[in-house]
Amino acid sequence: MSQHTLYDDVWERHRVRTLPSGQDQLFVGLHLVHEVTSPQAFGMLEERGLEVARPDLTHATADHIVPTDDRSRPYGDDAAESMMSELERNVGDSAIAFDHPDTGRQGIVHVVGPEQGLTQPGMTVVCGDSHTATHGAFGALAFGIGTSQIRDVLATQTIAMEKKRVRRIEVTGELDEGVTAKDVILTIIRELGTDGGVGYVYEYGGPVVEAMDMEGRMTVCNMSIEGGARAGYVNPDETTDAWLRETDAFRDDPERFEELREYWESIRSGPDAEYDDVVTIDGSAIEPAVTWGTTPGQSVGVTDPVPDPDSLPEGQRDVARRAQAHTGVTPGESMQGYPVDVAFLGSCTNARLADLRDAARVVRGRAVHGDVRALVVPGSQRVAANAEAEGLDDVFRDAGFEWRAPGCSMCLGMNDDQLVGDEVCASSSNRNFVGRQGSKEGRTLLMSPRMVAAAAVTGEVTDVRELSLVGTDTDDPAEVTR
Ligand SMILES: CC(C)[C@H](C(=O)O)[C@@H](O)C(=O)O
Ligand code: SF4
Repeated sequence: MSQHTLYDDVWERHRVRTLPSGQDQLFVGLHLVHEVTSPQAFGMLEERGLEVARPDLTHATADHIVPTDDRSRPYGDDAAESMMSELERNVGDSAIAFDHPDTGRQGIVHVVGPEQGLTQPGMTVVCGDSHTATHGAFGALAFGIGTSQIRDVLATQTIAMEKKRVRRIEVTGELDEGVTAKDVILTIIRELGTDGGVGYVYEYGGPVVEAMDMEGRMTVCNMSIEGGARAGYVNPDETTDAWLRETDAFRDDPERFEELREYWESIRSGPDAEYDDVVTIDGSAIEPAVTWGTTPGQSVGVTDPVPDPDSLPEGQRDVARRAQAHTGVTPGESMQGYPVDVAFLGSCTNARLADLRDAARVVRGRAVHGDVRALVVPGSQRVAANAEAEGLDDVFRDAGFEWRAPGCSMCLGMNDDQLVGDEVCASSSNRNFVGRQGSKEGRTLLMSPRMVAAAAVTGEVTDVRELSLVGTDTDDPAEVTR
C-alpha cells in the first residue's frame, strides 16, 4: 500500500528538476488569470519580447472589478475599464481562452475553473490570487502566486517552489442540522489559528469531509490560506467524479473521463500515508460559526459567548481588544441579536448553486428586514443561469434581496458594492480585515450562507437552527448544466 500522500505523488509527477536554490521547478497544468494581478506580468513578458508559452493551459476571467449592476461599456469606473481592456488585449494577443461577460461563462476565477471541469484531480493549478487553494477540493495541488511568478508561468509554464509539510485534518463524526462546510473551516481556523498552517499544506479528510458535496469541499479548501496553509486539498472520490462527469471537459468524452479516472484513483493518499502532523476535529461538536473580530480566526459558535480578551493567551489579547473596539461586540455575550445593516451572499467561498439553494431554504416565504440592504451576487453566470432556471432569483427578489450579476463584488469592494461608514455586514465571504468591504469603519461578520440569510430576514445575528427551513434540498447534479 502506498505510503505517499497525494501531495508527494502529484508534486513528484510535476517536478521538472531541483534548482540550485533548493526549490523544485514544477510543471503547471492550469494557469488561471484575472484582471487585477495579470496586467503587470503580461507587461514584463512584452518588455522581454516573450510569448505566452502555453496559451492552451491558460484560462482567463474577469471578476474583481466588474460591476454587478450596469455592465455597459465603457464601465463607469475608469480603473475598472482600463483593467478590463488590458485583459481583453492580453488574452487576444496570446489566444488565451477568456470567460468574457458576453460568453455566459464569466464569473469568479475559483468558481469558473471547477464548473467547467478545467480543474481536475492530480493537476497543478496556479493563479495570481490567494484563494487558489479552492481548487484543491478536486485533489489538485493549487497555489496562489505573486506577480513575478505569474510572469514565470506565462513564459515557461513552470514555477519554482519549495515543498511544504503535510498536515492531515481529520473531521470526525457527523455535522448537526444547520451546520455547514463554512462552519467547519471557521472552526478549524479558530482552533489552529490564522498562522497555524504556516509551512504546511492541509489535507482535509474524515467522515465529515467525505460526506460533503463538492461545493462544501471548495468552501473548506478556499479558506486554507486564512489558516496560514500554503494550500489545501481533499482526496478525489466518487463525489469528485460525479461533478466532473457533468462538466464541459467530459460531458461528451466519457472515454477520456474513464482513462483519467484511473490516474485520479492512483494519486489518492494511501491508507498508510505518513503525515508530518495529524489534527482531529470533532465534527459533531461544531456549531454555526460567526466572527466577532477582524481576522477569520476570531469566531465563536453562535450561542457561545464572545471571549474576554483577558481570558485569551497573552499574545492574542491586544489584537482581540483592538478587534472588539472596531466591531463593538460585548465580551461574555453571544453574537445573537447583534444588529446587521447589510447581508452579502456572494464570493468564491460561498456563491455556488448549492450555497444559493441553501440560503433560499431560509429566505423562501420570508422578507428581508426593513433595516437591511441585502444582495445576492452569484459566483458565475452559469451559477446565475442555473439558479434562475429553478426560480431562486425570484425567491430572493420576492423577499427583498437584490439579484446582481456575478463578480467578487462586496467581498473586497473593488467595484461600487461597498459598505458605507460603520455598517455591519453579515457576509458569506472569507475575510473580515478592517476596511475589507470598502469602508474603513465597516464591520464584517463572516458566516455561512444560511446564517447570512437568517440575519437578512431578522436584521440581527440569528441562530439559523431556530428558523424552520422551507423546501427541500434538491441538489441533483443531473439537473444542472455546468
Ligand atoms: C486581488 C487579489 C490579489 C486578492 C487575493 O489575492 O486574494 C483578492 O482576491 C482577495 O481576496 O483579497
Ligand atoms: S471573491 Fe473575494 S476572496 Fe474570492 S477571489 Fe474575489 S476578492 Fe478574492
